[in-house]
Amino acid sequence: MSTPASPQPSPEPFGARLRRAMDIRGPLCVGIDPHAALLAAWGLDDDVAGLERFTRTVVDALADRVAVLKPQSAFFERFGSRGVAVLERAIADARSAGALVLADVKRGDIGSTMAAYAAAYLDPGSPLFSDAVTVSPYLGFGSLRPALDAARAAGSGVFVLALTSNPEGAEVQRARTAGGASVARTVLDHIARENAGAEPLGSVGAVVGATLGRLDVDLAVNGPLLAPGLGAQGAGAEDLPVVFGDAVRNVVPSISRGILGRGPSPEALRESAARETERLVKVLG
Ligand SMILES: O=C(O)c1cc(=O)[nH]c(=O)n1[C@@H]1O[C@H](COP(=O)(O)O)[C@@H](O)[C@H]1O
Repeated sequence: MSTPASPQPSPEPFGARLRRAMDIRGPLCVGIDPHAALLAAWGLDDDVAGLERFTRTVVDALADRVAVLKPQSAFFERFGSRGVAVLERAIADARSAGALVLADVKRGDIGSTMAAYAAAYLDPGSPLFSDAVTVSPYLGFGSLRPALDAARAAGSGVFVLALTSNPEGAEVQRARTAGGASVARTVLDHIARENAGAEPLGSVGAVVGATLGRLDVDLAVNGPLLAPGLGAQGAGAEDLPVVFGDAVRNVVPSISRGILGRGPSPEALRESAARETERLVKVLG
């Protein structure tokens, strides 16, 4: 006779874990983007050994102090399976040092394929399992359902592109749908519905560039707002209240090259992250 399995406790939702991490460590997300130019600037070869040394240095220097680390998958994929192995290791090491890992993979496909992406990044049994992923909604928000469901089950998060930091994004994101709302507004409304009633913060985030200046868009989606574009793309902490208005408390400001360029010294990486955090806390409150 088999004994009934005891119900698994539900994992703590990503939004709650993120809010706590931001309260304790500050809101900064540091992107791990091992550009060839950065490897060269660090005196490393543009090969898997260089990638590994670069990534390990960033994780060792910062994973015990910043709220979020965001490895950009393309920089690992360009080395094939050995690069992906470096990414796997970085995700695991960063998570065990206490950082939340946002895998920047920007996936988006028909629902049945989205389910496979969800199995890769949002199934706790996967070697690439992450606290959150970035996804692209341009096959229709509903196509993201398998990722949204998998994330909820795992206590992970999903960040959906809404208003990206690059100037080319506007032609799609500010276009009007048949109902008259912009594409970005439609995406933001979907995100708000996913997060309805969540406390202290929903687990479905929006990506909104810090570079965009004043927006005539309500960003109250009850979820985190990933704000890339600080540093190398020209935005600064002082731009955040302008772009995000009342939603600024939910902003997760993200910097890659602006901090990575300070390496390879771990102390210099830590100092740079600490300085940015101080600046951001002053502005974001
Ligand atoms: O999803 C992202 O992270 C993202 C969205 C966006 O709108 N703009 C944007 O720059 N990003 C990513 O954020 C990082 C920005 O890097 P830096 O410009 O070096 O700080 C890159 O990994 C981009 O792929």
